Amino acid sequence: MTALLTVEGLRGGYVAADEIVRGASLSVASGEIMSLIGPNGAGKSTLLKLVAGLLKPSGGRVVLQDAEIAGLPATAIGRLGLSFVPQEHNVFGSMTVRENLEMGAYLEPARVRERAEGLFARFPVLAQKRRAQARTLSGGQRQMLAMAMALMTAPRLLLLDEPSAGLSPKAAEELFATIVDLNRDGVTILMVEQNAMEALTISTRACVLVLGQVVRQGAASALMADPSVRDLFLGG
Ligand SMILES: Nc1ncnc2c1ncn2[C@@H]1O[C@H](COP(=O)(O)OP(=O)(O)OP(=O)(O)O)[C@@H](O)[C@H]1O
Repeated sequence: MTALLTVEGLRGGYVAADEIVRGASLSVASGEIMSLIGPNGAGKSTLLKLVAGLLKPSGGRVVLQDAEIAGLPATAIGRLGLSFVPQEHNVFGSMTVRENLEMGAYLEPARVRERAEGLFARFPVLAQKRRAQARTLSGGQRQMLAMAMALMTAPRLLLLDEPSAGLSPKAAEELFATIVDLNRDGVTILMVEQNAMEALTISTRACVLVLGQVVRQGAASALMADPSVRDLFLGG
């Protein structure tokens, strides 16, 4: 399969003097679900932010299909087909569900109606609550809304930062099922997850980030079967 995203020797962090991501390399093939796992503080969220343009890399390459995107502003990266769902503060609580979707369509405001109707068909629970303020949604519904907002730009690649964080097991299960559905419809996914076992179960491939570097990359099934990965990240 051809690579949709290639990250090579990526470096960066929050302040110039303190690199969190220290030469990370990975690739995500078109059509796959890739999980990024690793210990707390390894730099997983930071890597996603560097790729999405929310932080400026201090070195390395990020290529989305054929375009070099490292250092571009997040809006330019969005126009090239990448959407990012941050872990927190990912919806506007005092706005309605429908207004949140409008915010998600900032790149193509003319397509709000068409895209929102498509997403309401995919997420019936959001359709029911379209006039409710986002802060009244359950945790699982809020994550669905955050994903729906990111999908308003019809991305090719969706980056998800710990989508199941804080959710009940049932809500997390529904969310993972939604991710699989989205992927079946052609959206390539790169996600960071603390629920590593659940994430690997739905992933094609995975990589392990430790101290800002990718130390393992391979088929999700192979990583799940690897005793050292199981001991360290999957609860044995
Ligand atoms: N906004 C920020 N400003 C400064 N440093 C930060 C910021 N966010 C995270 N860090 C630091 O960057 C390092 C890596 O954090 P990051 O969130 O990328 O790790 P992670 O692998 O996603 O782990 P976790 O599961 O704990 O979120 C940590 O030392 C953290 O304290």
